[in-house]
Amino acid sequence: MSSNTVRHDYKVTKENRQKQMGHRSLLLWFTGLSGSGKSTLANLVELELHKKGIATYSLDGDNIRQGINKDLSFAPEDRTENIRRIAEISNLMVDAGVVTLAAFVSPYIADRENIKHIVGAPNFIEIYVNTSLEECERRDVKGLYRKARAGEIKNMTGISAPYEAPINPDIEIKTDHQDINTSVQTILEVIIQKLK
Ligand SMILES: Nc1ncnc2c1ncn2[C@@H]1O[C@H](COP(=O)(O)OS(=O)(=O)O)[C@@H](OP(=O)(O)O)[C@H]1O
Ligand SMILES: Nc1ncnc2c1ncn2[C@@H]1O[C@H](COP(=O)(O)OP(=O)(O)O)[C@@H](O)[C@H]1O
Repeated sequence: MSSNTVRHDYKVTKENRQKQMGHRSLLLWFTGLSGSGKSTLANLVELELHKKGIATYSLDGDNIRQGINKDLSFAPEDRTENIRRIAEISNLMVDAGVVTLAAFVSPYIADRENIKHIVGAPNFIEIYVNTSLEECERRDVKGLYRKARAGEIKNMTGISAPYEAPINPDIEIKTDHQDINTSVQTILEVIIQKLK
């Protein structure tokens, strides 16, 4: 479809922008079940990075699904397209020199591999927010699990749709056993090193 387009080379490069910002840019990708703590952790990590003068931007699941991806459902092929578009947006943000945080269920290994392919492996940090289904259901932040158990929601990840856990994530956070602040510090320690 795009075979007749030609990429232009711009004089201001990603490297120029990173130098001006004073840090490199990365994509921090939070994956996990609904209610696992992705948004909570991404939010707090972004706040700490922002306080350190780092340019950040968070791609929020609800905004994306109510905006650019409002045509997509939770069927497997639509989730794949959801993640592909978010990866392309993330790639632009990273190219702009911004540390980008994205918190999406992103349940399929192949889709997360595709993000890595789109943004480039060195720019992609996979953060697995590993919270048991039992704990997510206990939290039931949005009441979705109750609805899924009652059969009112189809394709609910963990109940009636799969979640393929990362095999070798860059960071794994087990929120069943670790408090929020400790998790934020664990993530920051890894990220700050990589931003230098
Ligand atoms: N069927 C089903 N399965 C999973 N999640 C559901 C579903 N229906 C609605 N929701 C709500 O949508 C949020 C997940 O959207 P994502 O774009 O992150 O999903 S995906 O990556 O395309 O799988 C997810 O947000 P979080 O709770 O923040 O993860 C839910 O609130
Ligand atoms: N250790 C923890 N880490 C992250 N969130 C936790 C933890 N313990 C309890 N929570 C709570 O779990 C909920 C997670 O919700 P949210 O961040 O919206 O998850 P997600 O974005 O994965 O759907 C929040 O209400 C948060 O306060």
